[in-house]
Amino acid sequence: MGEYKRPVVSVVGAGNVGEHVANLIAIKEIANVRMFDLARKEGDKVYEVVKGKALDIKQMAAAIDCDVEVEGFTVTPEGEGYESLEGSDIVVVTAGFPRRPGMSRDDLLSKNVGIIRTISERIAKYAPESIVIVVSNPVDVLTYAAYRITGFPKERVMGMAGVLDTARFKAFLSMELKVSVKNINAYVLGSHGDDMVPLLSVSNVGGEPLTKLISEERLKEIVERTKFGGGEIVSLMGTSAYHAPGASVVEMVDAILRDKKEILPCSVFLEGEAAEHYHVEDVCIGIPVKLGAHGVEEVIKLDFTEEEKKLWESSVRSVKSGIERIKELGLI
Ligand SMILES: NC(=O)c1ccc[n+]([C@@H]2O[C@H](COP(=O)([O-])OP(=O)(O)OC[C@H]3O[C@@H](n4cnc5c(N)ncnc54)[C@H](O)[C@@H]3O)[C@@H](O)[C@H]2O)c1
Ligand SMILES: O=C(O)C[C@H](O)C(=O)O
Repeated sequence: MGEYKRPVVSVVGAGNVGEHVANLIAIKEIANVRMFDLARKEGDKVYEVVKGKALDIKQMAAAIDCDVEVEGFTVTPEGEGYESLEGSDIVVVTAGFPRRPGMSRDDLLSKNVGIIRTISERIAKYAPESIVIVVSNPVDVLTYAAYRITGFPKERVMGMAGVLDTARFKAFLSMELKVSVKNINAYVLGSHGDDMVPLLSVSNVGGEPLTKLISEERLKEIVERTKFGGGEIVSLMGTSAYHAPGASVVEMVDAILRDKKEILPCSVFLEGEAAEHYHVEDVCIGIPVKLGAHGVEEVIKLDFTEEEKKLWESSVRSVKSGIERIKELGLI
């Protein structure tokens, strides 16, 4: 029998989301984890927090009999210290600023795009065969930046948002209908912002359309709560969510590493037939794709109702305007 080699997932940015991603991967024993983050300076003291977090997660894994390697690496904002990205199968990028109450995700663009630039260059240099999952916000625009800067094929660069937005929609629907989330089939597509598109035409519970189970007015309220689901948590916690985002990333990681061919909504660069089908050009945006060992293995072409088409168009416009902004600023 050949030697089993556990896959490697690198997580760049080991803050709230990054450490939850690392934690869940360790608990599921699906990969060895390498975590990368900046040092924290307090006066003369320099804390290599990421090394401490990695050790803590390794010891947590030992406490529950999980065999994984977890290592931490201190990097600099200028891009030093990334050599250990080498050999990564997947690189998850969660580095950057989260929003605070009163901010939109787009307010993070100018600060986070520079961070994504440096990290994307390092990924291209040290892990040229890896699959990249971008999480940092605004995620669709930063996924586009990572796609352009790494120069990787479109199948190997994707943004996480749709899995999270869909999870929120399913959570609210299950709370409303007192039914298992397992029985809820729903998709939230488009941009990860106020213009996201909950796809009511294909959403159902145990096969019954949502529109038959919930009044129009109540469904509208649930859709609005889903759209502003991230903001609801920011206003409660003063920073953004990390449990559901971390789990959503790991759902994607698992689909890729186990070659599950799972259909999940992800932010991807659309080209050719898929771009024509969705009437888009030069943009990364959330649509259902089949995830497997090669990354994005197929783009699912859904048909929208007239109303969904309008929502989709405004979603595309909002991502496009972010992409134009970073192009005008010469940031990509
Ligand atoms: N796509 C989504 O659905 C989704 C969900 C949740 C959070 N997010 C986004 O993910 C990002 C991280 O959120 P968080 O809550 O983990 O924030 P956080 O502040 O807890 O963690 C961010 C980490 O990035 C590190 N970092 C900053 N600059 C860096 C650099 N140049 N190089 C390496 N590391 C650097 C910080 O030191 C910090 O540890 C934010 O932009 C947030 O908006 C996106
Ligand atoms: O809301 C945020 O700023 C973080 C993330 O995009 C989320 O939806 O939780």
